[in-house]
Amino acid sequence: MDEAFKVTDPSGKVSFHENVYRVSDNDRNAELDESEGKLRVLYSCREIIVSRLSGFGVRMSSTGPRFSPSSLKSDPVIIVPPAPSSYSTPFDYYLCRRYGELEMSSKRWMSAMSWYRVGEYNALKASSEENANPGLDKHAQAACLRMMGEHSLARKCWEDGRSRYPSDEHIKRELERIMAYESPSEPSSDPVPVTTIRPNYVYLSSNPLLTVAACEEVIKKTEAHCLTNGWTTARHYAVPTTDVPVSAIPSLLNWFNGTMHPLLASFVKEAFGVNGLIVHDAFVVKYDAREGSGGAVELPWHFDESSFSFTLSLNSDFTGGGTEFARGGVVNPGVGEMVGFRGDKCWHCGRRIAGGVRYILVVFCFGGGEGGRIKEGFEFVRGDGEEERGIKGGGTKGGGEGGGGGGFSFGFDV
Ligand SMILES: O=C(O)CCC(=O)C(=O)O
Ligand SMILES: [Fe+2]
Repeated sequence: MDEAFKVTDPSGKVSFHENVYRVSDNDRNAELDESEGKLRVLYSCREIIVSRLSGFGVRMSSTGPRFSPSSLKSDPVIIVPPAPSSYSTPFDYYLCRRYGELEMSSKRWMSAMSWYRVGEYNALKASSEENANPGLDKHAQAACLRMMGEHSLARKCWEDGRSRYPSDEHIKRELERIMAYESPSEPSSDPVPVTTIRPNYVYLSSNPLLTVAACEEVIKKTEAHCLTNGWTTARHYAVPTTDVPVSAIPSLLNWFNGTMHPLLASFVKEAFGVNGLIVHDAFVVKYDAREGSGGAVELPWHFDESSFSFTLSLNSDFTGGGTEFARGGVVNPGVGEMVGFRGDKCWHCGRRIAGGVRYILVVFCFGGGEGGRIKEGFEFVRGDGEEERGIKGGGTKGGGEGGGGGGFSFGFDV
């Protein structure tokens, strides 16, 4: 059996035979199926989550410090109970955060938000203690809202967090980012033709979106900025790259908002039929295989914190490289060309470069804004108390659409 899936289960409810996992709960027997790097099953009202530990990671750029893969490694089977109905129930905020974290990595946003809410309350009560960080829990609640497509509520939640916890760096940075990338954007007047790599999941621009000169300019501006400010290497939890955010370079940000953003909006309209895009993060990534550079040469397997992700090739002076998809193979576009894919659904990695330097522009986006959210991306059923049903095996279709409006209540005063 694959070492990565080795699991211990003190409850004795999980048994393993080769790659088939069975969970028995009294007279119930459910099978765990593989779904893009995760194994999960719902049984009774609980769930067992087994992560593929060898390549665990969601490239989250918004939700603060997290439990490291190694902490999961020693305790890989965790049953997350339903959150208490009253957020003021006394609880260890650290445990709440852990539950929130696990639920978030399983895309169970409602449940995650409930746990973070309980965590915030309890962290507030214990705020003199080390690790008690109500701002972090607030920040994570906002991130859950955004993942549900509730962009205005998410923003309100962050703004509320800023006034309650003014020194919180995560909240501050998030609001700066929201302000930097103007959104939502209209598609550009020129359509962007795309080629299908994997229907509904992975697409490639049929023509270069940028000229070689424009790509060189992006690299030049980025390198000039990094000469004095350096590259960042820790912006993304669990799966970091050597990168620099577009928002840190004013001239690049202007260009991005004016030129790139509408092109991305056209791309998702053409490929996924979605109107409008909210940019969550944009950054230039550098892989460097030159002798002694000490640079990163690859990026491990992961999901992105996005509905749609883009990688645009800025140069070609390298060997190897490309974006590899668990289903879809390696895509290594020409200079100025771009691959766009469902970042939250496609298990992917940055393939190792064998020589040279590879620059790409990476963008994480959410779709549409309010009213344009992607039903498929949300795994909970509106308002019937049985949220997040229906994620099983390869399909992650939800039973309903995003919350907000129409009688759905979050039960939180964001
Ligand atoms: O190197 C690549 O093509 C993949 C980059 C990527 O997946 C990311 O930055 O999240
Ligand atoms: Fe990625």
